[in-house]
Amino acid sequence: MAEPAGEGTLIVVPTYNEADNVEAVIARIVAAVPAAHVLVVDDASPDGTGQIADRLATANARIAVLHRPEKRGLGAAYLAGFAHAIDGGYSVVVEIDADGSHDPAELPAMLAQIASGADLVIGSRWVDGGRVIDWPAHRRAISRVGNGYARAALRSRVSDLTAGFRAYRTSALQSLDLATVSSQGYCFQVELAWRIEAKGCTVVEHPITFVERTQGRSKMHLGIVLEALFRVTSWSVLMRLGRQP
Ligand SMILES: Nc1nc2c(ncn2[C@@H]2O[C@H](COP(=O)(O)OP(=O)(O)O[C@H]3O[C@H](CO)[C@@H](O)[C@H](O)[C@@H]3O)[C@@H](O)[C@H]2O)c(=O)[nH]1
Repeated sequence: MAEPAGEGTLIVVPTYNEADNVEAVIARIVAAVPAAHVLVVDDASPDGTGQIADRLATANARIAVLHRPEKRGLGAAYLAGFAHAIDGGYSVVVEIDADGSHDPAELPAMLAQIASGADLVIGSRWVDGGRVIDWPAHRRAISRVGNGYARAALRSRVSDLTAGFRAYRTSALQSLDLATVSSQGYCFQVELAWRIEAKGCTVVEHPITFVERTQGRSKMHLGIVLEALFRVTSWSVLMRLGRQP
């Protein structure tokens, strides 16, 4: 008999000020992949997100919360979640935003691709069949231009390197030296996808519809864009000097 969807999977949900979103998103995740475990990584959100997550965890043993003392960026939150997955012996780790932009109903199909041999499945906006709904023109432009630049600079085959909806085979994460992953913001997504691809792992893009959040605010700011520009350019130069990550 086939395993229920999500068995052996840890779904990491980073949160910062997502009080209006976190409960609904977790309910959708649990409905889509009831056998998976969920880890909320909250950076002491001032709006009480962490306390809402604690209440959800009390009601469902498959939900846990990691409280961090302060806001330290998306990359650090995910690294903490990955460490938890590795320590806990999970075979698959999922990344998903807490703001409702990513539809958890895509997860069974993404996990099936891992079961079929993929090491990383990226929920992609910028492949055939992918879409973005309700994003302002400047966000669309930043994502298109940023992804185009990163793809060319890093000689990647991935169209949506910044995508934040993914499933990783845990062994693919372990093949990287995670202690050397240094990106803080959305550049973290670029770094992980590029380094896993460079290892020769199988990376697959699964088309998704990304829907702009209706509650709360994006944490995107100029520093996140500049960090990505600086790091991607540096990696590109190092690569051309023959120094792979
Ligand atoms: N714990 C923690 N969580 C954070 C932090 N910063 C952001 N988050 C959480 O990370 C998720 C994504 O952050 P948003 O700020 O909502 O991202 P976005 O603007 O919608 O960005 C989208 O586009 C990016 C660029 O393409 C993507 O990288 C990102 O995943 C997402 O798809 C949300 O769940 C948010 O609460 C942080 O410092 N700490």
